[in-house]
Amino acid sequence: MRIDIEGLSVAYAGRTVVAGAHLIAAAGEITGLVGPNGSGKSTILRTVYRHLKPAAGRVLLQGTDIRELSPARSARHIGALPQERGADFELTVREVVAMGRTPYKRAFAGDDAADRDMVARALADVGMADHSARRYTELSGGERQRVLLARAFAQATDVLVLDEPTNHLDLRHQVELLALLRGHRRTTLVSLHDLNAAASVCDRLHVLHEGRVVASGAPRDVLRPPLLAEVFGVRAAVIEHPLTGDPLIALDHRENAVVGQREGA
Ligand SMILES: Nc1ncnc2c1ncn2[C@@H]1O[C@H](COP(=O)(O)OP(=O)(O)OP(=O)(O)O)[C@@H](O)[C@H]1O
Repeated sequence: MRIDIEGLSVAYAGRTVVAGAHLIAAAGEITGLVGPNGSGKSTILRTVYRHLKPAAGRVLLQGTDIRELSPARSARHIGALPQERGADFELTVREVVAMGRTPYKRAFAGDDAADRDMVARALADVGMADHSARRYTELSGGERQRVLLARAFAQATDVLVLDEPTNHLDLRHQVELLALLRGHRRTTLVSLHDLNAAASVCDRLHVLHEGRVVASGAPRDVLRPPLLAEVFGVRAAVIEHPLTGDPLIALDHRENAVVGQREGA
């Protein structure tokens, strides 16, 4: 299933923070949203998983406006890892992941064998199978995040919307998660701060700057030094990754190399 975002504008208390965004997440592809802090990535993702309503424009799931779908129907198609991960569930890890099966159940129905199997598989996918009986509130930030990812995986949706899924994860879990997303081949819309991870895992990128989409395309076409300077305010060379051939952004970390507009500069 594909997602088309058409002319999307979103405002918080009357302040427009996303203005006329057009973007596509093609079926079975990984589409990345990248951009500086506050550029509107989470806001767009929140609109796709229906946490926010557009001020203008629409989000189409395979041609149907998502606002026309019932909450249960859209939850059977779109699973999300929201940026807000603070929920203090008084539940075990297994119970949190089992919440992903709710859209498939009638009221008060229990888990059946297929549900339990999907929950176990999702926990194994994120490397949390050994922690399934622990209380969610006792987990570290990275462990909580992996549990919420497992909840989204257990939801078995065609579309995954992931807000900074690698945030908090150690290097091995970052690599494993990105490999898992590549392996799933679901329609995935993901925000990432790590541009090298985005270059390696995403089929297509949309670059946001001050609430507008300023570039879209394959990572190697989009992540070029002038854009990195203009949008992110950094000086960088883009070279070929010696192991994978993917674009590799080599930042110049010297203070005097910072270019472009910075807040308060
Ligand atoms: N709940 C909110 N109420 C008011 N303004 C908000 C709210 N959430 C975000 N904003 C504002 O909307 C703008 C876009 O924020 P958003 O979280 O979408 O950016 P982002 O690109 O995801 O940033 P980051 O990389 O820091 O996560 C920012 O100016 C932010 O301050």
